[in-house]
Amino acid sequence: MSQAWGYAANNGPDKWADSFPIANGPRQSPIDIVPGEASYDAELKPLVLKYDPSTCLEILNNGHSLQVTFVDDTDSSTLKDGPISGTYRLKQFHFHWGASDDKGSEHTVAGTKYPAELHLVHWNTKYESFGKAASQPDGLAVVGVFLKIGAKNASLQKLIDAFESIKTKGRQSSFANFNPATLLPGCLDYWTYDGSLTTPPLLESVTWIVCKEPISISSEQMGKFRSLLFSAEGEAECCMVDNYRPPQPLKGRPVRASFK
Ligand SMILES: O=C(NCc1ccccc1)Nc1ccc2c(c1)[B-](O)(O)OC2
Ligand SMILES: [Zn+2]
Repeated sequence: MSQAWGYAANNGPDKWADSFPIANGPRQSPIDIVPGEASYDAELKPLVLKYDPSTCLEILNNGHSLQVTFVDDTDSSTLKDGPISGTYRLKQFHFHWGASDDKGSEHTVAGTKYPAELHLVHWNTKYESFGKAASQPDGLAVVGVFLKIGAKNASLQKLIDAFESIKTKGRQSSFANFNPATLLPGCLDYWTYDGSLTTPPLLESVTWIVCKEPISISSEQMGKFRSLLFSAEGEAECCMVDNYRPPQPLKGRPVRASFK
């Protein structure tokens, strides 16, 4: 793959192994979650998410997704318990979505694709930075939340209202006092398994925590996500859609459920 990775035919998921051979590794993500094959683990604790809106910094279009980044130099916004031990700090959240409502999520549930998926990215504070943690098998913990078409989501609307300022690749704008807890479903039942980043460098450092309950997004709001661009200002416009990797082989990994 001569040029940078992306989601097009010439640089998309089927081509990533050319530059990132770990793409065919033993713990790749996403996966198809088959509820009947997940094992309930009574020792799994409830997730403890503590988010401080004042750590919210900016919203940006990085050419692959829209991302909201946080100040992560203190334990102000953290994830604890659940399947992990220790304290993981919130670094950023971003989304993956489709060109139409029948696809877009990365994880699937018994083959069902949702129109979008939110990833809340946290890094293990036993390492000195996100970059260092990202190369460790227990370095990252990502909470995945499915989006399904339904009622308008007031919390997502705050992000959408900033989209005009980040329409093209490389644009960012300040984004303050957003509480990511408002993007979580009411019920925090989850599936968990050991996996990887779903985009290059595809590092196998993620403890995945995928919520069973989706949050809602309206059709109109989904349309606003699809109005973002992969392309930079002045380039031929390319809508930011289908920025998802399809499910990867489970290769014998256990998937545990926090609920019966
Ligand atoms: O942070 C990323 N890249 C930059 C980077 C910097 C330093 C070291 C490694 C990587 N990528 C990334 C991080 C977290 C997630 C994903 C991609 B995801 O799988 O999409 O959802 C969860
Ligand atoms: Zn992601």
